[in-house]
Amino acid sequence: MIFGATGDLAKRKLFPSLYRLYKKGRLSERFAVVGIARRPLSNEEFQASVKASVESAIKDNGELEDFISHFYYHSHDVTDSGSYLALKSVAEKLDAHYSLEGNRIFYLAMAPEFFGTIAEHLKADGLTDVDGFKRLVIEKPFGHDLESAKQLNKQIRKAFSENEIYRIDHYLGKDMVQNIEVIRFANAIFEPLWNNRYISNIQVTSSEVLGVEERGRYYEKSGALRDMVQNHMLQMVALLAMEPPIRLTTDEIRSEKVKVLRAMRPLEGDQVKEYFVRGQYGKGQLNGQEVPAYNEEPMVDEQSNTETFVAGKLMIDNFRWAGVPIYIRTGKRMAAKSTKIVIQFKDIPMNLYYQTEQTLNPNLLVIHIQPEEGITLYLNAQKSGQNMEATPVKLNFANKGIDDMNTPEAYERLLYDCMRGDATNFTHWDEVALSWSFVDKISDVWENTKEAGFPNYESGSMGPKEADQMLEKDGFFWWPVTDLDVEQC
Ligand SMILES: NC(=O)C1=CN([C@@H]2O[C@H](COP(=O)(O)OP(=O)(O)OC[C@H]3O[C@@H](n4cnc5c(N)ncnc54)[C@H](OP(=O)(O)O)[C@@H]3O)[C@@H](O)[C@H]2O)C=CC1
Ligand SMILES: O=C1O[C@H](COP(=O)(O)O)[C@@H](O)[C@H](O)[C@H]1O
Repeated sequence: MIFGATGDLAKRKLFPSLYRLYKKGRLSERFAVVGIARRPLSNEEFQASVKASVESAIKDNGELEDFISHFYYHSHDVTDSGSYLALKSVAEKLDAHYSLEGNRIFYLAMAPEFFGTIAEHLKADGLTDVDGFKRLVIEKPFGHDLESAKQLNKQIRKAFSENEIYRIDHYLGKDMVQNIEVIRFANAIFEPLWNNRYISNIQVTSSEVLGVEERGRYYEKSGALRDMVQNHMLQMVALLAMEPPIRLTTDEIRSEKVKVLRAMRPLEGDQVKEYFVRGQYGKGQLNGQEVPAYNEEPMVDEQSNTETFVAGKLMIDNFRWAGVPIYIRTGKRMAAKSTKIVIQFKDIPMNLYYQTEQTLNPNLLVIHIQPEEGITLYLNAQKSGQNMEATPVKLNFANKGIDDMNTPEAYERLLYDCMRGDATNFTHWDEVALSWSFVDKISDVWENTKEAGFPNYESGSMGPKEADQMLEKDGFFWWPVTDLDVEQC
């Protein structure tokens, strides 16, 4: 059951992803999708909209008629407690028709204020009384801060146990994010070096060219810290910094990620200014076009104090990472769409290949998450014909992405994992709670101090200069994300 089936997420991501699974034979014939939203639609109209959304996302789209015949529509206001029984009866009929053995997935693709109410009604009206499995897939944002997240969790836990809740973080469905674990734990050459003896710093960048688009109302309350850092950025950091799990099971991996989040140095008061930088985009040029400032966007306050850019320095206070800064940065209207992780290794103890005043390039391991997908290892080697001179060289693996960024691939994987009951790439409550408690300290300070300098970075740039200065103070600089493109090598 997809709650919010006429919405943007369902159309752009969920239907195309379900179709791909269907084409790959991963749905079999025994499935039904009930689309739920308020507007009145017939089954045929709903099926036509599913068809249109698949056609606009996927060129090669055979067997569509058969696929859409599994879709049913139920007009239902989720706040109307009287109408869940009708939904139950639809579900029971479809269960019998398709021999579903009582297996149900409830996907909440709706505004977060409805999550708790829906979960409570599903239980109260018996939709969760099934012989098979019942699972709740819940979209972000999971709460607005720790307190509201706790409230929400309490509500949904009345109807679903923790192992039945699948909290979506679509970055965890990205191929190269999942690859972090493999790169680390399947290669003898990296794991021994993956610590403060050999790594000088780590940089995680997720930059976007797009502005806030039509999401001003949501974004004004969220900002980049809640929208990207609390979830996607901290999840990538946890995967980079965790200890090897004893087994590749959901519980073992989650438990290692939780330890990283627990070891993150909490920030208090003035430390926020020292460790974090916020920015808001002004107008500027992007792809030859003049674009407006954030505070000129629809549904955004002219005097907005909301950040569209965050850069931060995280310290993980454990034996492995003591002293290694992990820098993160994310923002809208930046120069390039790029998600990259750069692991910078420490310099060698002595340089034999240049005069002493010159330094060799550090070794870098770059994990390209998107738009290109791959790994580059930057080494120094002697190029043929040169006399004992070290030159930077790159070893490249390009994992050609099939689709563009923010692809339904992530949703396809996550939907499939949920159907199989594999929650590894979903966030556990403990991770959500720890991430909020870290982020809340920062948002408390930011919300209570008006940033006088906003807007403080031009659209089309890589953020405010304070983000560069943060690294300069530590003797580092941000590796430019576009120069590191795997495609250029
Ligand atoms: N869009 C995206 O790319 C992303 C979205 N998300 C998250 O996914 C969720 C959905 O987002 P999105 O699809 O963009 O939202 P939309 O506003 O596009 O869709 C909302 C859906 O909810 C339905 N709806 C609203 N009120 C009710 C109600 N009272 N009863 C029943 N149905 C209702 C609407 O249909 P109707 O008006 O007919 O009732 C519509 O189908 C949000 O939590 C968002 O944060 C997360 C990541 C990316
Ligand atoms: O969750 C979100 O992610 C997108 C960025 O996703 P990506 O896969 O394109 O990197 C971001 O635009 C959006 O604001 C945020 O809610």
